[in-house]
Amino acid sequence: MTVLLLAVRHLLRLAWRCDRRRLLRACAMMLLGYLATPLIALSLKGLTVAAVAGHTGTAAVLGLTAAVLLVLELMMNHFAHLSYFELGDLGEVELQNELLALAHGDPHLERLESARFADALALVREELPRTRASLEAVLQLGGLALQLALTAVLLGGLNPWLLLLPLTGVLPVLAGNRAQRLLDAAKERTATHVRFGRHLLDAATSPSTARQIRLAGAGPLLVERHREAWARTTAELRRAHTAAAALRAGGQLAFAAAYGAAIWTVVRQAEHGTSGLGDVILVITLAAQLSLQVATALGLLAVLQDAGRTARRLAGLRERAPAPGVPAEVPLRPAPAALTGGIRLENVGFAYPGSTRPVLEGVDLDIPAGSALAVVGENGAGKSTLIKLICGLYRPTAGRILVDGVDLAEIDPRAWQSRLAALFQDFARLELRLRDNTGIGDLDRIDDDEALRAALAAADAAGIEATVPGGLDGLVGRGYGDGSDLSGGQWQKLGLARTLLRREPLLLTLDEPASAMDATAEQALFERFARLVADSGARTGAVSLLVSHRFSTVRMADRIVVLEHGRVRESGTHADLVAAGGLYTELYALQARIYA
Ligand SMILES: Nc1ncnc2c1ncn2[C@@H]1O[C@H](COP(=O)(O)OP(=O)(O)OP(=O)(O)O)[C@@H](O)[C@H]1O
Repeated sequence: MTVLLLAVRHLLRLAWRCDRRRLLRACAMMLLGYLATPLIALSLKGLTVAAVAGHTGTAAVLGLTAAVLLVLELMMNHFAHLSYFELGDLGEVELQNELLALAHGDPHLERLESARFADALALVREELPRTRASLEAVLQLGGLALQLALTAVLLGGLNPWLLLLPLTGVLPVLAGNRAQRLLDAAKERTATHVRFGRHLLDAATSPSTARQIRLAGAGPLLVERHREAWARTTAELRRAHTAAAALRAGGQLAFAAAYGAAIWTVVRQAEHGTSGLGDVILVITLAAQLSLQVATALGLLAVLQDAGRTARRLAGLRERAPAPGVPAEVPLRPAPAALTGGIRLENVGFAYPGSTRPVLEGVDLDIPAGSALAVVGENGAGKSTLIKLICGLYRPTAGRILVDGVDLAEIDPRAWQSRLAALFQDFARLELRLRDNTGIGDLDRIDDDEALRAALAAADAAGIEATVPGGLDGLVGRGYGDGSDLSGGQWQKLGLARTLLRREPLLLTLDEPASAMDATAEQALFERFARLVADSGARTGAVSLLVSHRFSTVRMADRIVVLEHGRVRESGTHADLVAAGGLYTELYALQARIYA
């Protein structure tokens, strides 16, 4: 029951917030339509009595009344629908916006990546398109409640035992509740498999991954994995649906027995002369309406139970993801205006949420203000993770990161992130206008054409504007309109332009920034990056972090760190490391041989 109340409160509050006048209008029309139903039964009783008594005039008036009520019953629902149709859409958009804010309400990524949060987010997202149907269900259920109350009064007036008839309607409701709980539990248990199945479908159908899959001939493998994921889901859901159907049928059978008993009671009363023919007609009509009302209520309750679960999940997400602007428990410090000391990592360790496997362990690192650090290591050594930690996207699970001697945990993460210029390996390919795609790097300058063009030029991406019809306001990507698709290298340059739009960064970081670029573009990029780093270093003491597998670029850094299995294996200048003859020398020599 609490789930139902939760759904009613959540939906009415939402509708009230979106458009209270439309909500009140829809309620009024809905109630009028629903009240007409039992009044039709009453008119039919009067009509029968008048006709039997030979009062043709009265019978005609009551017949007309029944017809008007019937029209009212049909029309009011239709007009109410016009009112809440738009209201439901407004509510859905409002909830979508709230979900977006909740998903991004936290500057760290741990919550967003936790399986529980992701599952709840996916389920709520999936249920949002049903907002309109849920709102309709609340209004209809309100109308039905009134209808049932009037029906109960009419039946009780004939014989108090007949009051049991609406009460037996509760049996199918209880059975329906239990059935819904079974279905909900099965849905929760299969949520991860469903998400996995969808991911496989996305991977198989999105143009970027489909290319790789086709070339690798991995289509059948994906189909098999997809089939397995859905087979597991379907088996679990089929079991739950069968149990739920049996429960619902049991409840409805109990009501059918009570319906038969009610008609038998009033027919007996008529035989004994305590009821008239009109009363028999009244009970038959009301009882027939009642069975429809109970069936409708059952359907609506199932819809509302879903909505209640959504409201509960949404409340859980609200609790777990603080909305933007919620003050921190401990007052946070602003980011420094400039770096004087630099960034220091003390015994930093990290394991991803939901995993106990340490990805980084005992990392000690000193990055003096104005210096350039390069991080190298084999795949999976923890290079990108290290950068994400320094960017404050994750918090270390051991040790600490100090910025000019202040623990990064004490600095407002949003303020710190606003002073970072970062290009990640898995940078976002946003299918938006060229202006938005670049301007997202510094939202204050999204309408500053000059600044956008300067950033594009700095990233060697000035040519992109000419290839996109509509220039800065043209659409990039072909997924959502007639935009222009870009090559892998062009996308990467666009990502870089976004990064370079940031003003006065304290940390410049590039994670494999040239993996899709040709050799000339790569050389030009690093020369430009080196100039930018030197410039920012001199002005704000900014430090730079570069992750690259290409040793020819890495050697330009002031210091190089070699990571192995999440630990710092070696560190020093290129000359130091080569002289030491360790892992760096080995990797460097290997690459030099390949390029030679
Ligand atoms: N979001 C995540 N959740 C769980 N584990 C992750 C996540 N991201 C990375 N890992 C794991 O952390 C380890 C280090 O990954 P990371 O991306 O930091 O390595 P890397 O050195 O940058 O590798 P590469 O050179 O291939 O980019 C890997 O074993 C990877 O599987």
